Amino acid sequence: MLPTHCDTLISARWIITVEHDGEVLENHSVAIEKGHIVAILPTAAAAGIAADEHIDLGQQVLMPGLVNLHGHSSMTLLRGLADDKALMDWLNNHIWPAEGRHVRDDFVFDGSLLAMAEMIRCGTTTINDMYFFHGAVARAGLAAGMRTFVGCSILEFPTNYANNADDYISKALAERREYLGEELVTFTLAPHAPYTVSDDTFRKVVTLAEEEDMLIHCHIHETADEVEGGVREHHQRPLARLKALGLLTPRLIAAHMVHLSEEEVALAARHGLSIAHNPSSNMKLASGIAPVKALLDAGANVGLGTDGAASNNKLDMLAETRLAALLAKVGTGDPTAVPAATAIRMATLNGARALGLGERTGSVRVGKEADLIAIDLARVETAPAFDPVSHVVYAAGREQVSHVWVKGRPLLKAHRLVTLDEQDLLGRAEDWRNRILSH
Ligand SMILES: CSC[C@H]1O[C@@H](n2cnc3c(O)ncnc32)[C@H](O)[C@@H]1O
Ligand SMILES: [Zn+2]
Repeated sequence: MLPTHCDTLISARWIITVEHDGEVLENHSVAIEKGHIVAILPTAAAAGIAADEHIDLGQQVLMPGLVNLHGHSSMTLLRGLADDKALMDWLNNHIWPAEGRHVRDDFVFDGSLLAMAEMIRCGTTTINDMYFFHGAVARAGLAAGMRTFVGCSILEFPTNYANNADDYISKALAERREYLGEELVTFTLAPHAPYTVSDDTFRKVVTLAEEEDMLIHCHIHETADEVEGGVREHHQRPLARLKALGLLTPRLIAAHMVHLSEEEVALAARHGLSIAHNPSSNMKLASGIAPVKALLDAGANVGLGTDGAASNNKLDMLAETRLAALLAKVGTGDPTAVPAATAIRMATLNGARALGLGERTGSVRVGKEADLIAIDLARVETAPAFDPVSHVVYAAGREQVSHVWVKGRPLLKAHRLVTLDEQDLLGRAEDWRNRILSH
């Protein structure tokens, strides 16, 4: 039955629902009540619903919010400090020393706020983060109003945050306790990578994830060097080692997964893990081209991520969606690989599924929470619009994202940030520039 009243009614020329294999509804409206989608109906029939607020989007697309399945938000403050390097040179000689000089709670809070402003402006509603000083990431997520998955990094070596693996874990659990009641904040366990985490620690992570019902987020098979180094040190490829340690389950979000054999593609699908594909970061660090088409064909769940702003250097999920479609074609020599509708599904529903949100968000469906975005196609860059799915992936830019809602709450309205103050953020960024340069 149709509701007679709702909090917000949104009417749009097109709705990309990400349901029913690429469904696009024309001239439809979505009714939202208490953060949930309560009706989707032709706009001509929506006049019977009294709404506290009616937003007529005109020639715009309404679609699910984008899910950034792999990021290090506060690395915005290190953007542009070390470009054009391979991963281990970048980490060992540039990023880890810079993190050692600067990463504290206030760095992570300010950097995360800056990242969230950028992400909201490109239509991102959920971030799956992985960094240090988790309370700061959680506070930034709450201030921004984004769904925030706070990945608690675990490494064997000391950083400004913790001294050893046990210390990372106990600090993370203590910080997590403070946010257990927050609906939009979820803590995950984030062992950094097979080359920085021991067998013993991986075993502890698996046990803890089951006991506490937590997701695991880890960089895996990012470079050929990582795989070769793993074979030298452990006499098996990292993925085989992680399998033996019990990590390959649907709890695992494996970031990158660039260098995979056919057997490893099948293994990933069989064990139900999710993959966070980061096309820009993989290209910029020359890590390689992930076998995304093979993973999808095998039935694996593949979402998209930006990685950090120091290796991308944009937090632009629309750009990642376009690049995922293009790179799959280059990698396979097959122009039908990752068509536009698949790329949108990866950026939305697949990311939501990876995070255990597949029944709550990730598509426009009655009963789901209203994590939605609007993209304005009435621009010279995207006119005429024959197929909104094509335009969103191949032609639209992030500046065309006009509105963003998380659970029905507006975070971006007519291109303006609602929850965050742009001038304040620019001031914080300038302060950090001065501090970083003075070292
Ligand atoms: C444990 S998460 C934080 C840790 O990871 C570093 N990092 C950022 N991007 C990457 C990447 O692509 N591969 C491996 N490690 C990365 C970041 O600088 C932090 O130290
Ligand atoms: Zn990363």
